[in-house]
Amino acid sequence: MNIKLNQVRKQIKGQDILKNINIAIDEVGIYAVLGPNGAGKTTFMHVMAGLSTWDGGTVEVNGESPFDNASILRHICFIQESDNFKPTLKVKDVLKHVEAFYPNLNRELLHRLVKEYDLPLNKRLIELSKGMNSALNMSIGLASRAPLTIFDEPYIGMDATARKKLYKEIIDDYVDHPRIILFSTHFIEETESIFEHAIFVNHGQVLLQEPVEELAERALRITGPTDAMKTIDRSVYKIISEDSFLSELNVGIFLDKGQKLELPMNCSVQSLPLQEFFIDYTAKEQSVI
Ligand SMILES: Nc1ncnc2c1ncn2[C@@H]1O[C@H](COP(=O)(O)OP(=O)(O)OP(=O)(O)O)[C@@H](O)[C@H]1O
Repeated sequence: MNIKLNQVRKQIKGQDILKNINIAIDEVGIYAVLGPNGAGKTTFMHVMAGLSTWDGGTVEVNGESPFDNASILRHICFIQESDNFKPTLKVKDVLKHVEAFYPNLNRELLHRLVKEYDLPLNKRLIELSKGMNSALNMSIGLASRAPLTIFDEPYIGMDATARKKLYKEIIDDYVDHPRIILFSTHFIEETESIFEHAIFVNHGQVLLQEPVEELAERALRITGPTDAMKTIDRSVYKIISEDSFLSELNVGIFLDKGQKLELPMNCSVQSLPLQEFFIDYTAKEQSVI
């Protein structure tokens, strides 16, 4: 599966919500879609999944527009926080529906997850707790094995144990059945280990799309005595954060591709965790826009 959005714009009620989105995804992987509240993540992923129109630019999934395109839509599973299915349906009816709809769906996996999450087949969705609804949605998303699977903050109400199980299930299933999985989350710290790629969205634009491994090499925290740290040439590096503690200075740096760091004497360097990098980078970009 490959996805290409070129100069995509979308207005809602006269407001520019997506502004020239450019992105190409043609590699299988688990992608984190990160952005502050209201950044445009859901809108961007709706457009990509053919669930919403756009006002300018092109959206292509396997070379075709996904909007209203039945043959493409069977290969895209979009799981959102709520309202995925009619609330009056029983769990067993939802299962039957998705089994018939998604050609790659693995029935055995679906029913195992439903059993392990203790979901009652004869209850209507409206009678399930928030966490149970989320567990059902996640089970469907995972078992769909759709070549493009999108989870948009899907774990509302799921407790820590259920979420931990979910992350493990995603990894285990992905290893044997690689596909493109987009996962939008505000729980970056606890999900960080499942991501291979990061996409940052803010103000209706894609700010960054990088493999997480590469970010670990380029997004760095340098720590050392203030005097030594002052020798860092600020015209050479992109500084994204700075704070001091006692006689030490911490500086967050985002190296350009291929750029080498000259580490001052007596200073140490480590990779910035994804969450910290996201917060610092987004704040920095915000101050520039
Ligand atoms: N139906 C709508 N009517 C008016 N404004 C809308 C509508 N849908 C989205 N928006 C606006 O579009 C912007 C982007 O919303 P979107 O839901 O895509 O953001 P998000 O990044 O998913 O946010 P969050 O992390 O809070 O879920 C917001 O400013 C939102 O108010």
